[in-house]
Amino acid sequence: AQPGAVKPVAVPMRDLKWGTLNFLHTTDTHGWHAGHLQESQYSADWGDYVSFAEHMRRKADEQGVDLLLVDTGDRVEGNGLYDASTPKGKYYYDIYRQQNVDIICTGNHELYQASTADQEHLQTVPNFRNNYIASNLDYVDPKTGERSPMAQRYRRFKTKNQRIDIVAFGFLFDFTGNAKNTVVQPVKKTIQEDWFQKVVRESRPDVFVVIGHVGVQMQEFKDIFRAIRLHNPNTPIVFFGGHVHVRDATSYDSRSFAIASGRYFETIGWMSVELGSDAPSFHRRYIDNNILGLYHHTGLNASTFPTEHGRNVTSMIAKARAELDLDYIYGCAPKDYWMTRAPYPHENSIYSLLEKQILPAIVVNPKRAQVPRLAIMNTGAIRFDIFKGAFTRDTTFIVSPFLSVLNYIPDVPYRVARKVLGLLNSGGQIMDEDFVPWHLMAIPEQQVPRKSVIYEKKPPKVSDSMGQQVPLGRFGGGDDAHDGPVLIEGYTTKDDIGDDGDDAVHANIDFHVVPNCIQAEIAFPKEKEPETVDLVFFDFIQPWVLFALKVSGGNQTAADVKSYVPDTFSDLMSEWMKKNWPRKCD
Ligand SMILES: Nc1ccn([C@@H]2O[C@H](COP(=O)(O)O)[C@@H](O)[C@H]2O)c(=O)n1
Repeated sequence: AQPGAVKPVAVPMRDLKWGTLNFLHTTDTHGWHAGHLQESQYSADWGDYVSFAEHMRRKADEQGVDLLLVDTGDRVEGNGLYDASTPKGKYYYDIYRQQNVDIICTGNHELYQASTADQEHLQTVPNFRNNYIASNLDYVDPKTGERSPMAQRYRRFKTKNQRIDIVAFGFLFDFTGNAKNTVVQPVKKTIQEDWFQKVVRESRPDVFVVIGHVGVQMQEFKDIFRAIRLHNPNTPIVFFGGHVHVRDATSYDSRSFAIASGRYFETIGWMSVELGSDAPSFHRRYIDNNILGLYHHTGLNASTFPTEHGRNVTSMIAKARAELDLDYIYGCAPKDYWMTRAPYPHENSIYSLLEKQILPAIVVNPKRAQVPRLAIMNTGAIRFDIFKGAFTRDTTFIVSPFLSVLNYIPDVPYRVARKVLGLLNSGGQIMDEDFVPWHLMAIPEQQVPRKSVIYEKKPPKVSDSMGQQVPLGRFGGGDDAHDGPVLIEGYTTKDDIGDDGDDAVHANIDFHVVPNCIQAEIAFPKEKEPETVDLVFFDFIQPWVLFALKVSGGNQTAADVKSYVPDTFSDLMSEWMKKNWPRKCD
């Protein structure tokens, strides 16, 4: 763990079950390779994961079984370690490559900005030359304009100890928001291509491994499954997914299994497959990225766990964090502000903080300061909670990593503009079928349909006695199924396989569904409704806003859209913290 990270807390554990073929899986790490410095149960860092993997590979060798490491993309954007440097990722690429990842693919975040896609092509692909797979992704050379596969389309190899013959694919969901220097081919089209058909019809491996930046409940994985199964009725097929930022597992039939391993390096996924008998059996665990859990699973302790390589990686990260000055404090948050742990609207909701305080203060164009305006922001623009205490340079990127800017359309009739928010939040009923899905404005956790889950509240058995800030590591009120030790709050995953997937037994956390967008009314006259308003919105949601205006009877087009203020939202937000929150934390 990093210097300054909160102390880990031991919790009741469920063990890992080893099979003949075993996997460790990371996804959607979004630059959190320093771990969660403020959260006790996720505070291990990439160096600890390097040590963990070394020990687990040794254990596999001792048992004569095999272990493979998988990463399914979105490694960038979302944490100061990646975002705070110029250029972005100055330290990240060398830190990430220290892990020996056997099968790796691309996420959508590697592709939003052309410069990020360039770096993926120039750094991560060569760093993992034999292991990187791009089944449906091409790169366009900036000099020649030539389009070629980002990496090999599939990988065939034999495992180290048992020589298990594996064919692996690496997919990205049907993403359309990529920069112009990449081409994402829809999955349905890719699986019709000759190369894919030849592999699934002729290769006859022992196991197919499909990794993808795709939610395990998404259609893309189901289509790939069907295409492989059609010609391989008995071959085990395992899937490693991501993108939706949730812990999830399912099986598409009795010989297949799929796991998604959460987000932000909170989770290291574990899947084991027992191949020996007629029908394969599968097991999954969601390992909290808690150093005490990593000790538990390896049977080691603080002095025997860190390997030399792991220690060096931890030092590399600490050095990078110090050089980037990530602990520089902008202000001190007076309390926790939650994305989904509080309802919206609510005094503890981060979205209410934005609507009531931050947006009215930052959505100001000096030339139009007197003009009434509606400011619309998509909830997906916010990526993480704000915890009571220091709001740092790092926190800025954690909460808002995007380079989002505010655009506007001047003087929109209020009778038209007032309808826009309702339409954006209408659940898609008014959108025509070809339109970019409405739910893409919301947080990734809601990108497959989700309901609020609110647990019965019980008084906590003990208070937080650690004397420091441990937002998700607080002691919770207990768990109905568990009368043993006091539990702390964390993941209590229910997936298609059951409710025993998490390696750590935790107390529940509420999940409140949030709308696609929120809106602040700014500089409205007190006496009566305005005739016209400036309609200000995040550039990311422009296509939806224009569509909603059209449906509301407006005639505005992209030609009417102008820049409202030059700064990014992230800069405006951290300036607000500087001005409005005390510099010193108690
Ligand atoms: N400029 C951007 C880019 C993305 N978003 C939000 O993030 C979602 C995608 O997140 P993943 O980590 O799952 O890839 C996207 O659907 C938007 O909600 C944004 O707000 N602004």
